[in-house]
Amino acid sequence: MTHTVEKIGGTSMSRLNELRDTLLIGGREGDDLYGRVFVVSAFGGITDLLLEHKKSGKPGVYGQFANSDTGHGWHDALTEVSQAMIEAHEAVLGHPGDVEQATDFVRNRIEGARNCLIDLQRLCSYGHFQLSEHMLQIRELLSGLGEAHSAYVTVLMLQRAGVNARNVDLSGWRDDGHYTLEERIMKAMEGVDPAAEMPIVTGYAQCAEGLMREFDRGYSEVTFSKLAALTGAREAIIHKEFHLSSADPKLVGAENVRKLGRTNYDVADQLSNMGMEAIHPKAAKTLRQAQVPLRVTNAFEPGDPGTLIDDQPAETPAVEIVTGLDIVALEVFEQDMVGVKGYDAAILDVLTRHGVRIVSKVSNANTITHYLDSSLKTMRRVEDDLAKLYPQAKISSRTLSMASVIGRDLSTLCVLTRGLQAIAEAGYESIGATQGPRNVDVQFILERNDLEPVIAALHGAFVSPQAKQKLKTAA
Ligand SMILES: Nc1ncnc2c1ncn2[C@@H]1O[C@H](COP(=O)(O)OP(=O)(O)O)[C@@H](O)[C@H]1O
Ligand SMILES: N[C@@H](CC(=O)OP(=O)(O)O)C(=O)O
Repeated sequence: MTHTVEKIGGTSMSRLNELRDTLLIGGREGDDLYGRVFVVSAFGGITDLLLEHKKSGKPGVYGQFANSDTGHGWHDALTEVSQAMIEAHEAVLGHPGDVEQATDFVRNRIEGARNCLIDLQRLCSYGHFQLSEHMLQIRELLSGLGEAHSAYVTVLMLQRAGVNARNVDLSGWRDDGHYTLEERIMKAMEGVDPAAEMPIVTGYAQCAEGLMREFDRGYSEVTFSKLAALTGAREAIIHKEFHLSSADPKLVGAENVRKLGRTNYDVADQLSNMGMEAIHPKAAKTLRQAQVPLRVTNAFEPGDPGTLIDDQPAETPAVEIVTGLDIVALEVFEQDMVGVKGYDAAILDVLTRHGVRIVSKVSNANTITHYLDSSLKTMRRVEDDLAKLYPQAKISSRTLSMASVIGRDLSTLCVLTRGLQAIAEAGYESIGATQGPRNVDVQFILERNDLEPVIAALHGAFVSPQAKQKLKTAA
């Protein structure tokens, strides 16, 4: 029997000491401890501080460094990460000797990165060297710090508990190699015996193609899926803070959600489009092609089989998940658009140039509206570019939210009609709604403040009628 490859996300990593007593060791002894390769993300919030906040876009070290010509804001930001990393390992490591080693490790890496950035800034004060040409490498360098730290801490903790854990650092720190992702993984795994040792692999992997450039945030899952595919894992498992549930348990209450026993890659793609990464879409593709079965489990309930994800259709139509995200609606209205081609392509071109992620879109005779995952600041730049292209057009951006009801097969369920009714009954209004003929998702456009109660209302209507009843009686 071969090994499994298992990824632990950042939210769960912040509770590493609990993971030791559930997932990592639990009741296991001897050989039972092994046969599992773990891929770890940075502790919760660390990558946000290193790069930028995943949801709000608030700049971290990278953002500050990118924006500062001469400013020193990034220095403070780097010091802040260092403190956050130390707090993260102090919270999970029990032994003072381990804490000391981990703190030394953080200081070493952070100061190493700081010196590298200072040198680069100095070099780029000469006209021949452009900082802008190095921003991607800086992003790579910074992201790797988070996972190098969490893997190091995990190994310290496990070795202290008597496990034969081995640090597999793919972050390429001070290494001269120029490897592809595949070479980097295979080289690091050479001589590692998962049957006798527990490899703890960094979710960040330095590689020629650039993990950040190719996949950006959520990249640990890409390393995880490649590792599982390349080493012929028996199963790939993603451990999360909760079971993959019918709605965010933090939002509608853990007692009201239903665990998904099984779903497919189509649903996983819809979830990642909504910013809720059940699995990174590129990672899903790798596993699907390598025919490695994927499971999503609750890291703190290791006995539970969790959710199996494959490419099978549903046996019966059902709503599986209600989720949502904040969006910006970019509206381009121009009377002259009627019957003219090319507007859409030009808008897409501008959005691509500014790196804006499109969630969804609608159009009619003279208006194209894109629903975007972006900040208003970026939208101003997009609007300026569009105004130059189409001086007659009325271009506007508006902050809104989108709730989405998702399932492998929503046919016959009248999700659009019933959803609109549920929203109205709860006292809210949907500004727009879309249901496609493929029937895997229905999207409701809402005012920003209405998203959370509307998710609760939709979840009540489609998944947990008892909870809805309770809400009503309470009201
Ligand atoms: N449908 C859902 N099922 C489970 N968790 C969800 C769902 N929607 C949102 N979440 C939230 O996602 C958060 C992060 O989950 P997790 O995948 O563990 O994070 P990470 O990306 O750090 O691995 C959880 O704390 C939970 O509140
Ligand atoms: N820490 C990285 C990589 C990652 O995959 O994280 P998580 O597993 O916590 O989503 C990020 O935030 O992008």
